[in-house]
Amino acid sequence: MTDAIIRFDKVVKRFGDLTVLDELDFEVKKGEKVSIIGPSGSGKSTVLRILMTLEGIDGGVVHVDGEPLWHELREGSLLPASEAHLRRMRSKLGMVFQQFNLFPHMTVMRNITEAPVKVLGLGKKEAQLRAEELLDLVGLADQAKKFPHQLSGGQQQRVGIARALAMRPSILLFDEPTSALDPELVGEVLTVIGRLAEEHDLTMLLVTHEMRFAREISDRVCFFDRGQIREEGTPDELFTDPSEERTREFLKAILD
Ligand SMILES: Nc1ncnc2c1ncn2[C@@H]1O[C@H](COP(=O)(O)OP(=O)(O)OP(=O)(O)O)[C@@H](O)[C@H]1O
Repeated sequence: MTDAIIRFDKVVKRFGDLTVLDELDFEVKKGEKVSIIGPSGSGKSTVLRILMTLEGIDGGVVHVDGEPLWHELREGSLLPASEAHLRRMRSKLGMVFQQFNLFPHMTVMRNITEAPVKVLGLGKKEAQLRAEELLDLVGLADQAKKFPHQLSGGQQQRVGIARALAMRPSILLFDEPTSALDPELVGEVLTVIGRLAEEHDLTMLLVTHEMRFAREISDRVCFFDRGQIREEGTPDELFTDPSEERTREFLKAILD
């Protein structure tokens, strides 16, 4: 695949004696919407955290947008990346977290404008205009002055999505974005993510337990198990006619 915007090349990740990613090969094309499903502890979130530069790697190379993420090419050698390289690469990605991770002492507006002003050097007015557009996009145009604790979980997560988008990333990562929500609030968040998937050419990588949603929005679904992709395919292939016994067992357990 030549137009991969994300490429894991034999990536190894260990926590002590535990090998979480075991020479993982994985690619996502520009504009593709990919869901990662799989049992708890299989390394799904670790893939996102490595991309966000929140976790380092122990082997292999991760490429983002044609450049190594955790390495720098200097004088023909692949050397560990400098902080400046990591910062530049990180700006290509945004992440929506399970627990929203909003700044509790800042208003919704400030939560969204903080990074564009501080990191991108955007003027305050411009950052606010951008935030207003994004709040409109996630259906929260009238909530800009509230603090996170004054919002429902679903609203907070929609602010989380607006905040990630405010940095204009080309890749958006979602780490189980609805798993901390009460069931009645899941729909409003999935609707926003679904709309983004439909209307934007963003590359989206989503870790989720919401199988129906993964089926609806994904171009491709990857089944992770023990640090490897055991099976991948279109949603129809994977959900209707999985070829691996392990995938069938997982889907049966989660869908029953
Ligand atoms: N910082 C850490 N230190 C030690 N072990 C960790 C750390 N982060 C993750 N792990 C372990 O690595 C394994 C993979 O974790 P990861 O969060 O990627 O799994 P997951 O597939 O996303 O699981 P879940 O669906 O439960 O979120 C787990 O066994 C986890 O306990």
